[in-house]
Amino acid sequence: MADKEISKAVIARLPRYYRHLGELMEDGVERISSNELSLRMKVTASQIRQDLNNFGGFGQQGYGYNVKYLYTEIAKILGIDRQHNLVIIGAGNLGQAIANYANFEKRGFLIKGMFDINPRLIGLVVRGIEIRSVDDLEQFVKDNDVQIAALTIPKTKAPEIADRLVRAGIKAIWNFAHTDLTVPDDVVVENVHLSESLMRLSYRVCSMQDNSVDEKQRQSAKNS
Ligand SMILES: NC(=O)c1ccc[n+]([C@@H]2O[C@H](COP(=O)([O-])OP(=O)(O)OC[C@H]3O[C@@H](n4cnc5c(N)ncnc54)[C@H](O)[C@@H]3O)[C@@H](O)[C@H]2O)c1
Repeated sequence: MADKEISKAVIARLPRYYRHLGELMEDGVERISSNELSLRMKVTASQIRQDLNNFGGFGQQGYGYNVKYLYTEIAKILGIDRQHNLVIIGAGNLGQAIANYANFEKRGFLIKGMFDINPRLIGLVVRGIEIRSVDDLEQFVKDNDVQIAALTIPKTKAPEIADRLVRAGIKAIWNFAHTDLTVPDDVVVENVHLSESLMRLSYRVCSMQDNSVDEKQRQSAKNS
């Protein structure tokens, strides 16, 4: 990987490149130009070239991009060419939904265990993953070389659990609890908030509706 700092915006776009390249590979496409990729992804060709130049380009003049090579290189950049061991804290609706999604494993994220405080859940098995008592969390993290923890617990409980995870040596928190966590610099947090995404959608749908009402009013004023 390049030594220089890669912008968050570029990193945020890489999974989408990866998905499209994966689909191209499934369709048997071996190479693609930045223009073709641009049409497919509805991103400008210059944006694609700029993004991929961050990592040395991977493209060849007059040839375009080798799909498999680019796919493999992006996987390396994203670190999904290796296995990440993961635990889920909070085995309620959301925790179990994540555990039931088998595709994370295809990306190298192996769910090793789930943890909860509810005695009625402890001992149950979800898609082969046992729900354990949160009392066993630290030992399990150490014994199973766990780097990532998904937090699917109420927000009031999240800071305390995050502290425990950090002390146990976790390096990344996938935070679904609706709270901002404070962690040391060597620990990364990725917040996932579906409701924030829904609010952005609400804004877009409302502004579209407002625009169309404005347009109708303009038309009727013109016609009257
Ligand atoms: N970020 C998002 O997009 C999103 C979407 C849905 C829900 N959520 C949030 O995720 C959390 C879980 O939602 P849910 O619908 O699965 O709730 P849920 O009540 O079904 O599950 C929460 C689970 O956490 C367990 N728990 C509570 N305290 C704990 C602790 N200290 N240690 C271990 N386990 C503990 C509970 O026993 C329960 O099983 C909530 O905070 C909710 O607001 C976030």
